[in-house]
Amino acid sequence: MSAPELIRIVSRDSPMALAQVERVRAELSALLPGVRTEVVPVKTTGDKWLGDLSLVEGKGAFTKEVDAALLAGEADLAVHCVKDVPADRPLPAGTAFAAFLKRDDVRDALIHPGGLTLDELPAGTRIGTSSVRRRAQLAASHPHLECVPMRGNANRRMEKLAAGDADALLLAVAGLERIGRPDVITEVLSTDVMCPPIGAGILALQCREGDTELIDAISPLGDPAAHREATAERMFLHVLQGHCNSPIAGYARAGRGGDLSLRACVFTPDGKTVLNAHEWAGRLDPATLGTSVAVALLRQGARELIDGIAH
Ligand SMILES: NCc1[nH]cc(CCC(=O)O)c1CC(=O)O
Repeated sequence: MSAPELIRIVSRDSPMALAQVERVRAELSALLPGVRTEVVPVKTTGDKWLGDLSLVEGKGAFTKEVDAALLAGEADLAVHCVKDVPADRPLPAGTAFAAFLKRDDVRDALIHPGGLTLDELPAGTRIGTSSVRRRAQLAASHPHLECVPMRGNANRRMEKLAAGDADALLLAVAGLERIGRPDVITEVLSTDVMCPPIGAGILALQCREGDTELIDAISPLGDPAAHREATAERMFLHVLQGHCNSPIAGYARAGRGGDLSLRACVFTPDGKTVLNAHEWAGRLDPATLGTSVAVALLRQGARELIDGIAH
């Protein structure tokens, strides 16, 4: 098999996204010594628009321009956070996932300049987050805290925190590690306290479907466990058909003995209703596990709950 000589990598241009690209470049040069890589940074709608994401079509806001560059032949490989790749629809026609990299930390972290933990925060503390998933879970577990809208990349959010726009932040541990700022974390929240989003901590490499030489060359970078987990989680979300204002969380994990489990939740925005299911795959393949957990939540009324939220 002839290895490609040059791989042009397209990604968002945020500090986190560019750090992700550096990880991919390092893994590529270890796998394919002598290969050259080039970075093609693009700005996405999600980076440019700092208002409500549902007003700019929401889903796909962080991936659309990256996929367009891949399809236009301006790059050969796209690096995406699986979390940002819409799961309710197929991947853009003509593209395919070539690998899911080994999963990073899936948990969210609290950043409180005073060093308090989530349980210690006084009533009225303003948590900067626009995530409907984080807001609903905080409303359920810590109703005395207040969420204030905050978007922008992680570095920008920390600037806003320093400027007093919020008293504390919730951000993904994986993202903070990627931008080299795990030092700001005051508490890592367990997945029981804050159930992660679909695809948390997994990077996906996406190629043009017909580029089989490149796909074959880079597929050894894929991690089998991350692939199974991402497949179960994304099928769960596909069957559930949420929208960008629906608080949905879900986390698949290969447990003892390798059996895959998927725990998933759907919330009302006020956190007063929480639907919850947790199943093990047993003999099921990952996609069927995802389907089964989605159906379990639909039986509990997830469709009515999701459709009842304005979007
Ligand atoms: N929406 C931005 C985004 N996309 C992926 C991550 C975290 C890293 C990951 O899960 O891969 C983040 C930042 C955050 O939520 O704090």
